[in-house]
Amino acid sequence: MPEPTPVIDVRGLGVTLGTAGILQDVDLTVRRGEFVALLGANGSGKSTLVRTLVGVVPPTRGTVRVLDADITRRRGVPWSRLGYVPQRSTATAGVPATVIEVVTSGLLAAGRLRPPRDSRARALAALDRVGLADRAPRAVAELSGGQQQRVLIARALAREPELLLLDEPLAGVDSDNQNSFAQTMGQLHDDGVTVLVVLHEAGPLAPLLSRAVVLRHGRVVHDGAPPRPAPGHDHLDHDHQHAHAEDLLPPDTLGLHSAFPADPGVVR
Ligand SMILES: Nc1ncnc2c1ncn2[C@@H]1O[C@H](COP(=O)(O)OP(=O)(O)OP(=O)(O)O)[C@@H](O)[C@H]1O
Repeated sequence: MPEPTPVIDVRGLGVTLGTAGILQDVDLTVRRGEFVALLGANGSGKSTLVRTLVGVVPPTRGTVRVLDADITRRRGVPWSRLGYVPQRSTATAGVPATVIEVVTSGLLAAGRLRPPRDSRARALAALDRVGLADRAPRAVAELSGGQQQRVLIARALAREPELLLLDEPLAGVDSDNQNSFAQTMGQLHDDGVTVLVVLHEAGPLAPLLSRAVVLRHGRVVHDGAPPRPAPGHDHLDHDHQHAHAEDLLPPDTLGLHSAFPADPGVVR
């Protein structure tokens, strides 16, 4: 049987912003049902890659197909089938809206300001998935950082997306919220949602990861097995279980010890 069309298919992607080359020769294939972590040091190009996938940053070279659509075409990004959670800092700042209003905004389509008829029920169902249905009428600014992050996830989930792109959803989130986030992601994955998530450390998502892609200076330097928990972190008296960023890069990229299993897949 032929392989199904990839959900994300990036070939030879180059992105230049101003005069700076941010991404070079990036290939990325994500297939339906995968749960892929996008890792790398600060400034390695992770956000730029995700922003390219949602049409915010234009490619300079190469091709980018998402859910079989060419995102460089006008209205090419298949928003009705896609959920995107940007980095938290920019997403709800200064917005005098209630929680349910923010989630409902995820149901607005380009060129149409009125949400669909069943939007309230869908927004409440999405809030229920992230455990915040009771906060629906509250001002989003009153919520803690971790809860605001969950509101943004609910906004992406309201569309019932086939593909979820998340940019550092664990950053600045306390461990309780990290664990409930991981639980929600596990359920979504069980429901068949494909996930690409930018992470600094795998944290409670580690057991869900099917693959890790590591960027360094705008290039893919690893595409294969996800990192294992760092030594000592899986001990019972240790209060968390995750891989640290320095453990995520293969030994030949930084000369550091690696948490990758013996067969790390493609190391470039
Ligand atoms: N609009 C822009 N114009 C010029 N350079 C940019 C622009 N946006 C990002 N960059 C640069 O591109 C590089 C990659 O940035 P990007 O945010 O994609 O990295 P990242 O891996 O997501 O980093 P972090 O983990 O810190 O979020 C950085 O050097 C950044 O300064």
